[in-house]
Amino acid sequence: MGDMSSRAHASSPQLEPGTTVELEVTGIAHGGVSVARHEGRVVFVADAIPGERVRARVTEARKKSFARATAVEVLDASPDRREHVWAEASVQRDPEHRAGGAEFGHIALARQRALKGQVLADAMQRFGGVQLTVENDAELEDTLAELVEAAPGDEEANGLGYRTRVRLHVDPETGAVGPYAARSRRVVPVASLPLADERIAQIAPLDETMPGVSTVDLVAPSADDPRMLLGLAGERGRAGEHDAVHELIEDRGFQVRAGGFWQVHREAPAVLFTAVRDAIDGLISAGRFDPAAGNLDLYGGAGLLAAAMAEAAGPGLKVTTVEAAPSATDDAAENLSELVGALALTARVDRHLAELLGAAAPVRERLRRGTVVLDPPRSGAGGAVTAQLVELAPANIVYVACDPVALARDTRSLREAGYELTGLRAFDIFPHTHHFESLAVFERA
Ligand SMILES: C[S@@+](CC[C@H](N)C(=O)[O-])C[C@H]1O[C@@H](n2cnc3c(N)ncnc32)[C@H](O)[C@@H]1O
Repeated sequence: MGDMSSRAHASSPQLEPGTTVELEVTGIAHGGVSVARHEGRVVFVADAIPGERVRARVTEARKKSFARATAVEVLDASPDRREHVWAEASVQRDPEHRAGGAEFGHIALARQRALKGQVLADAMQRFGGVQLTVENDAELEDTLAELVEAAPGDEEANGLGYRTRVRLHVDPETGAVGPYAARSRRVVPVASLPLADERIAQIAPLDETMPGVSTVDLVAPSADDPRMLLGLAGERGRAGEHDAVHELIEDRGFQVRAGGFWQVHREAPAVLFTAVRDAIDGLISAGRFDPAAGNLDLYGGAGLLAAAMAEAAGPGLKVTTVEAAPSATDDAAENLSELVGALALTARVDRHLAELLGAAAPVRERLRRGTVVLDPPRSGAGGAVTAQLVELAPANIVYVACDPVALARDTRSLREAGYELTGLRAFDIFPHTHHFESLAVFERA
């Protein structure tokens, strides 16, 4: 027995952190890593592309069911492999010193979108119980490649220069400024920020040392001067984070806090505004939208999506935005001030829904006729809020999601409660990363 295992060991090294193994990469997983197998065990491989053969360094092997590794050499390259858009994140570098935040930067843009489509379809099938149906496998590939829509201008710019918000970190020992390395908190000095808007690139203190500072947030609002918000070590706030800055979507102005939530891609606010407006337009055409009902914009931030609802439904729309951050609610109130029927509330969504569930029958009836738009943070609405939504039973739910697995889990709950998924779109508003945004429309049966 001992003999056999030592022979097995000699022909195929065990997966120990630090060892290097050759892997056939076959699929894509949620989280920006590819999937390979090593002696039956799943290995999640960073910086590879499905279809490639790579040599990879094992980084984690504690669990029996899976291990993690990072590509260090590409043995058979995919036709979609490109020179990394960020030299400091290249596969040629030692994995520990590769800059994080551009984990798809070595993949052709169209293939990035196809991989994201695959992740969404897999998540919807495994966790949502929804099968994307097409006639045959060849068509499925085309469908997935088209499922995730590019943002305007990204094809021309190769997906670069889009970020209007960037967070850098400061090395507490040396004061050096840079992004974290992938999967660690090591600060990696970089010469450039290729994903950032050029106004951010101009003010980024990449050559400076900043002792005593812990985070450097760079913000380039579309209708205001770019700025830098410094987070001091050991302190929570950042000077200037509550300053109002101005954003423009075509000719419509929005006020947001410099340190508050606003979509990161220059085109993302317009893309999501238009997508939600179109979804509401669809519900109006189907006779399913009641502008006078109890309509809600949950996790509403500065009111972007309530404004999109109003663009479709008209100025008579009744809508309440619910947002936990008081300063964002102030902005929402300002941004929706021309809508007489708009109300901006500061509240946690679960608490506010609990209150609504206890409301009098006529209020509940208005909510039942209403449409809920929700745009939760990465963790999704989650089981508790989804259960509250089901109990509230609005006519329609328009769910904007930045995590496909969280969306898929909530999709299962909604479908089990009698909602039909009638629309699904996805948007590549984070090129060169594994992130993307989805929009799902649910209608109560
Ligand atoms: C993804 S952002 C969406 C904002 C807005 N819809 C937009 O597109 O600009 C999520 C927002 O939810 C807020 N938030 C997070 N957890 C919350 C909760 N439990 N209740 C209410 N708001 C929450 C955050 O402050 C943030 O503004």
